Amino acid sequence: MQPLDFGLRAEDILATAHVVDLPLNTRFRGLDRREALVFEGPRGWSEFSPFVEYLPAEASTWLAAAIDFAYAPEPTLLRTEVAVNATVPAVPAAEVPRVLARFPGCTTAKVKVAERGGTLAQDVERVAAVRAALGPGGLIRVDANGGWSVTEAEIALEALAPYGLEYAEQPCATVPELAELRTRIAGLGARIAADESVRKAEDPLAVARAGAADLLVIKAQPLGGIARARDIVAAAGLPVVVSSALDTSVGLSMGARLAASLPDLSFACGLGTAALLAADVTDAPLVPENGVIHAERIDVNPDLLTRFVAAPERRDWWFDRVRACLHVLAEPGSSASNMTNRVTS
Ligand SMILES: O=C(O)CCC(=O)c1ccccc1C(=O)O
Ligand SMILES: [Mg+2]
Repeated sequence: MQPLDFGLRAEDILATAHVVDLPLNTRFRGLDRREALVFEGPRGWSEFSPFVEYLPAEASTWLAAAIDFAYAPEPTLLRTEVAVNATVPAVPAAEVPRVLARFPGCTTAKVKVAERGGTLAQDVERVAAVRAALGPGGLIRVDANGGWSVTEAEIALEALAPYGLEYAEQPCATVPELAELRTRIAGLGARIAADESVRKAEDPLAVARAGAADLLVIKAQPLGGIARARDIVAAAGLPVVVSSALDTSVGLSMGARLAASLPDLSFACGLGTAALLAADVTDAPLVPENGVIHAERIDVNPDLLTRFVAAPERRDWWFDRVRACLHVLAEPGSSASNMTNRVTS
């Protein structure tokens, strides 16, 4: 295995890089705009878009993923399209039909709950509105982003049980809490999925090993790219939901191609979020049609890069961030550097 020449790679990345600032059509995760850096490598367009508050130690894994997607060969794809869920931000119940209308054909919806400043009653109303819109045949999953204590989660999942939940994503923040909740609600039949406990953990497999989740949420960018995410899926021995992080269509295409490469894909993917963007970097965004997105690479339209270009100081900030993350990847022994070395292997 040859180590990467990170100095050269920084020039390569920044030579084709564009930083965009895209408006959302629905407030999500406290954001109404999304910044992302896209660049072009020999394999096509790639994206580096950790949230702005992430420090280089965490963001460097996202850069490893972006480099992998720009430079490394891809696995064999087993399908050309993947089913996706509608993503319902923590909106008032009355807004649910408007949000769901952006996800044509999606019969699974993921509903954000436990958001700071919200109440359980609002969460229940939102989930009830989603059930009313989807009908009895739809599947509803909720995502608490670790916002509940074990007892709060127990109370909330009991209150939501009448609406029929496919699973609850990261109901509590830590692996021991998830394990405790899982034993407490065994009678309820609600499954638990781990998201932050996979993508923000030092060891993404610890939650599976602890028996603290029924399934794993797998995100290509935070896990270091398609190849490493595939390794984690194979080692975990649990069903997975491939998801994303409010990426542009370029980042979503990384997730879609990961999903399309997995032998077992029985859950709808959380890859429909281009529908929450009011602008994208391509004329053919990966928005859901008939409940699916296509697992294709994205052709970026240069006019859109110009129209939605970030302010010069934000561009400089992202370019410095790339350099800082490359430094982390270049540190010998950094786990991220081990994963990026496979780019040249
Ligand atoms: O899974 C989805 O439907 C969309 C992705 C999503 O919810 C998300 C997007 C950005 C940041 C965090 C999350 C999350 O799953 O917690
Ligand atoms: Mg989540």
